[in-house]
Amino acid sequence: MSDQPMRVAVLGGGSFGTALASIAADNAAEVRQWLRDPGLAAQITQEHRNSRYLPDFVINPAVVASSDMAEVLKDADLVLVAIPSTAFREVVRQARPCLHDTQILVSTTKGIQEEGFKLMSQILEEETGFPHIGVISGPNLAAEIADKQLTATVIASDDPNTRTCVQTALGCDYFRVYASNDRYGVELGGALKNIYAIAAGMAAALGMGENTRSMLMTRALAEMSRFAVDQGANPMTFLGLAGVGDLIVTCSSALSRNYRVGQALGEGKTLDEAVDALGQVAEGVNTVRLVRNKAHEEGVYMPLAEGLYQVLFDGVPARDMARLLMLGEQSSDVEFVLPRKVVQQDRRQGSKHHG
Ligand SMILES: NC(=O)c1ccc[n+]([C@@H]2O[C@H](COP(=O)([O-])OP(=O)(O)OC[C@H]3O[C@@H](n4cnc5c(N)ncnc54)[C@H](O)[C@@H]3O)[C@@H](O)[C@H]2O)c1
Ligand SMILES: O=P(O)(O)OC[C@H](O)CO
Repeated sequence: MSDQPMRVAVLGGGSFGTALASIAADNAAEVRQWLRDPGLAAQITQEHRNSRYLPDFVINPAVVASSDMAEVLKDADLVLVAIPSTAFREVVRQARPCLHDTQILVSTTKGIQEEGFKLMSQILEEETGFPHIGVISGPNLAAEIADKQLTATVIASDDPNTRTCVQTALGCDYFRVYASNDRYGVELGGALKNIYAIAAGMAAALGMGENTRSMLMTRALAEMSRFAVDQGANPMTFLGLAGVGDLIVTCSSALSRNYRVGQALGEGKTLDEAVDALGQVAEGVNTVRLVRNKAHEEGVYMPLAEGLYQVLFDGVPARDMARLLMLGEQSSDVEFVLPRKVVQQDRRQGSKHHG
């Protein structure tokens, strides 16, 4: 290994991009951050603050931010892309002329592109064709990371260099980086959990209790796993930080933007009002639409995603939907133990005997 500090470039000036830039700088990397707004870039470099996205935290003073993408990407060993899914491809295309195939490219974004139902690392791959591609995902509320609360994440890549590089760049005494080679599963888990975070925020605002949240999270995991199997992913990955770990944090905390959108809806705001009041991107709003449509197309049973879709886009009151879901067909607890089909058969046979 060379004695040179690692050079890390972060694309995106939101709260997670900024928190990751600061961790890498805490770890003695040379860090540059790209954002569109030159004023905010100057504030990060000179005042070590990001007043728009992380107003209450001091950023490591070594982070240099700029709106000049070529400057930021020059000689970077590792490039972290922290841009919302709707703008992700556009930004990667903009970056492409400044990138080269020895660099390690990692997405931090938990969303899905509508065309082709693509995850962000697939976009990195398509746009660059480079070999070192990965994904960071896990229970990672940016404000808690910026506060140096003990946190863990997952770097997922089938490329060992990518996994090691990210563990070296970001692993420190308050941020632990676990490795996975299931890039697709880790990335899918991060995108799917946002759906259920909206539902959990909504349930909390409607005064529902901890039993309800617990039921919601557990059934969410069952539903996510069912979808993963349909997509050819390994549902075991959802037992890790990027599945159940992220589901727990995002369904439990008002620091999550998806949870806050749900809360606003539960308080009676319309979807447009809830999204406007947030003023940031809640990926789950888009994801619920895409996943529900995909589930329809493929015949995957996802009652929670379907119910949330109807509340968000068809104007069904959330409380009515909750009641409907409770009265739905009784099902199996863990489908990998007792298949749902068997429960349905048992019921049919039972009703013959009793009727
Ligand atoms: N915030 C968190 O707690 C958190 C934690 C883990 C993962 N993530 C994921 O990481 C991703 C980035 O999150 P974030 O919180 O850093 O930022 P964000 O989603 O709030 O926005 C990221 C940045 O992208 C910029 N941006 C938006 N559209 C753009 C465009 N067309 N061109 C250029 N820049 C554009 C915004 O101005 C902002 O600086 C999210 O998609 C999220 O799923 C977020
Ligand atoms: O603020 P959210 O809802 O995008 O969630 C943030 C992270 O994904 C939590 O791990």
